[in-house]
Amino acid sequence: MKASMNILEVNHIKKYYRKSRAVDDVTFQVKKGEIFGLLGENGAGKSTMLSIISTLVKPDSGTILYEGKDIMKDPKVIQKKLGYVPQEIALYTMLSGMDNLKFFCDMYHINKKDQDESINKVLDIIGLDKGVLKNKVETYSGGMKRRLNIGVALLHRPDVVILDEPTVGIDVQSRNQILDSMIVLAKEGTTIIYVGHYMEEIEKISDTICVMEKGKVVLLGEKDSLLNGKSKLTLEELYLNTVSKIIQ
Ligand SMILES: Nc1ncnc2c1ncn2[C@@H]1O[C@H](COP(=O)(O)OP(=O)(O)OP(=O)(O)O)[C@@H](O)[C@H]1O
Repeated sequence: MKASMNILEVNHIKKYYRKSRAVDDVTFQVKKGEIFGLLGENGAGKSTMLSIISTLVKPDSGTILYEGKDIMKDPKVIQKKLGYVPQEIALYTMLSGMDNLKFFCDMYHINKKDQDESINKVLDIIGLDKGVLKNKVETYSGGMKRRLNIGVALLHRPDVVILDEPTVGIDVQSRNQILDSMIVLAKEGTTIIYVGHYMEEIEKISDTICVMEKGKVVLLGEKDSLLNGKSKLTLEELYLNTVSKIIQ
């Protein structure tokens, strides 16, 4: 769904560590119901930026507004609305898939009577068969673990979902399922911030594209206007043009 209202406004965020300027004066806006694709080399500052939006890391300076409210002053304004899918799988592998889903339903304080509905909805989105849910997660393929990891973050029906490289090292079927599920979620009005390494993924699903390099935003705009200019570049060509100029 393309909408025009900004749900998130990131203004001049800086986060410096002793040896690096992880995030160096970053400003961008995310519109409600869009897929915001964030790209960048290793160490560009993407995960740090996501951790700041998720209120897990405090920036040195700058502000972030969620629906117009300052998340640093009141982290709860975004915490309740957010589903965060970290790079690492965060599941209890000795438990079954279903027990993981129920455990996280309890964590999110979802009423017992509503849990089945939440779980069924999530299984539809991530395309996991109910049959496999009785098996321990340790028996799952990498792609199944990833899908369940995403499902867990969707149980409380968040308005914003942040995914940090959710398709690294998984099979093509799971990868396509994840990408398609993000498109479906966005059509339903969920805002998606999707960090990826694979250009073709970002090109396929994003409405807006943001490229970070060495802590800074080096490219930002609506995908259609970025790629359909005079030269009709692919995202890979545009990315390489942009990043090679900065590295030189
Ligand atoms: N807790 C920390 N302490 C010190 N330096 C950090 C910390 N977290 C990140 N950094 C540094 O900040 C920079 C940005 O790291 P970040 O993980 O945000 O990049 P990234 O774009 O997510 O990379 P990747 O794609 O490899 O995950 C790197 O130089 C990293 O070493």
